[in-house]
Amino acid sequence: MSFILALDQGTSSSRSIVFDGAGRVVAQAQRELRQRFPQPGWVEHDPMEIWRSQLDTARQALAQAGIAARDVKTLGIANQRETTLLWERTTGRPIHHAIVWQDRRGEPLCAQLRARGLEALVSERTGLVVDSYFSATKIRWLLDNVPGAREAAQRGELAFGTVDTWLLWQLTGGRVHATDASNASRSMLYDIARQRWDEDLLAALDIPASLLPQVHASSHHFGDTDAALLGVSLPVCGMAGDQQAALFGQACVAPGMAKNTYGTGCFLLMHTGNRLLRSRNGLLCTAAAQPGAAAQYALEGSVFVGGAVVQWLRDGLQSIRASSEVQALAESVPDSGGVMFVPAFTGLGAPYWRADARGAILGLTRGSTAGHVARAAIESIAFQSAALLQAMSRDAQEGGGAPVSELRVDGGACVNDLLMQFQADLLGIPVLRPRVTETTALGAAYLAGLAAGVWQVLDELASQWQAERVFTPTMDRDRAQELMARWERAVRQTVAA
Ligand SMILES: Nc1ncnc2c1ncn2[C@@H]1O[C@H](COP(=O)(O)OP(=O)(O)O)[C@@H](O)[C@H]1O
Ligand SMILES: O=P(O)(O)OC[C@H](O)CO
Repeated sequence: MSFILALDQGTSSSRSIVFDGAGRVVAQAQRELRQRFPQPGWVEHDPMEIWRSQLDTARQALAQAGIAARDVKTLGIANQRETTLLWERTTGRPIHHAIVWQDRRGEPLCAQLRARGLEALVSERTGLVVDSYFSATKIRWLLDNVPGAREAAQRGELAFGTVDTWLLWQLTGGRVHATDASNASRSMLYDIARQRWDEDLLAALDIPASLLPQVHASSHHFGDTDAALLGVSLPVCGMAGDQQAALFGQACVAPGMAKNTYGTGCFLLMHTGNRLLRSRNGLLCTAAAQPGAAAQYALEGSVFVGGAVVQWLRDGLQSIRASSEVQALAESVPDSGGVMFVPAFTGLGAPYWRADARGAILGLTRGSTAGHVARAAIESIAFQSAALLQAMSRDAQEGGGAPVSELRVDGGACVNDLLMQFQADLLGIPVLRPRVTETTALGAAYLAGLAAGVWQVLDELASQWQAERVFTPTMDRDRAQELMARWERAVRQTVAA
């Protein structure tokens, strides 16, 4: 029997899952990760805590699986993307905490880049918008603010990595400094068409190329783990950013196939095959996980506050005690009673890109209850995702393709049936929830297993995908359009506020 160990290093936790050759979960372990907020708008992680928590969960998962170490064929990594680390090549010592993707400290530098007219170049080369979300301005901040960092970088003594690269470095005992195309594409320094680091952008940001890892396909023999760590040396044969890994784990590997992950935020990705389809509707163009030599692409839209609105109901408003209670509260009323909730707590992401927007609850009356607010909060997750999917379908159609015809879902909030049904109703297409919702880790396992020979072809993986439940739209299309129009009006009011 062949097993695969997948590491899923996420923003809020490190997880490790052992899968069998049929893509079933055999064992899993999880450890929370401490979030550090040293200043408003800043978010950091301790690099050693990332590594140790990940290693601990890997050991636990292997122990729980109760399988012989030699039966584990390979290891795959999926990771929170963009989060930026710099470390000393000789000692492996990080020179600073990791700067997390949510961290906004690069914004003044982004404003300078925009003022210098670099937006078109960034968009053309990287498929991204100029934003501090991506790694480039985080690297630059470290070089400018950590004493001695720029000089050390110029001497070639420092290494840059996103979390995949950092874990690979640690797993291989400091022998391998590499990343994959899907992670590189989130740096704002990578030319996604030519598939190489971009010299013009490196020069524009004054970042030395000596910092950068080698870029490979996502399914590739990156190196072998130090045998002392897991009791056996495992070949690391898969790495991808978590959202691209989830797209792969959902078997969305053909143009037009899309998935939405409902976690803290929501990440909607549509595969565009080997075609670099540039968005004209406010989405990002990014490298999809790359199983072979050919580049693969996806359109992506991110919602900053998805399931986090439920956390706010719990912690901010204290109207529920646990996230799992939200569905019952929302179902205590037949509809939102005209209440519209725009959870723009940290601005609005795609397709609006309004960093200045702030949250609002609109349409309150004397009859409004906590149930109406909870229902509006749940609906806001679906409204934001629907706006992304509509933009995506427009991009697909303008590019000569078909609109998205079904949506695969995953993430912590996809357990909410009310949310999933409302999503299907708004979109007018089926929403498919898979049996294995650990799609991020599964994607990493698939990528590793393909390179290690556990599976031979993509079709084998696609046939493993099974729906646990299909949510079919039941809402009248006129009603759905009317609701979307009300949502867009609410967004406009939020932006103006
Ligand atoms: N029953 C539920 N209904 C709606 N949202 C939920 C429910 N259960 C959990 N969530 C939300 O799901 C999110 C956690 O999902 P997860 O995929 O673990 O997130 P992440 O990977 O971003 O840490 C939280 O924001 C939580 O509020
Ligand atoms: O760690 P997650 O699952 O919240 O994902 C974070 C994304 O990769 C950020 O781009």
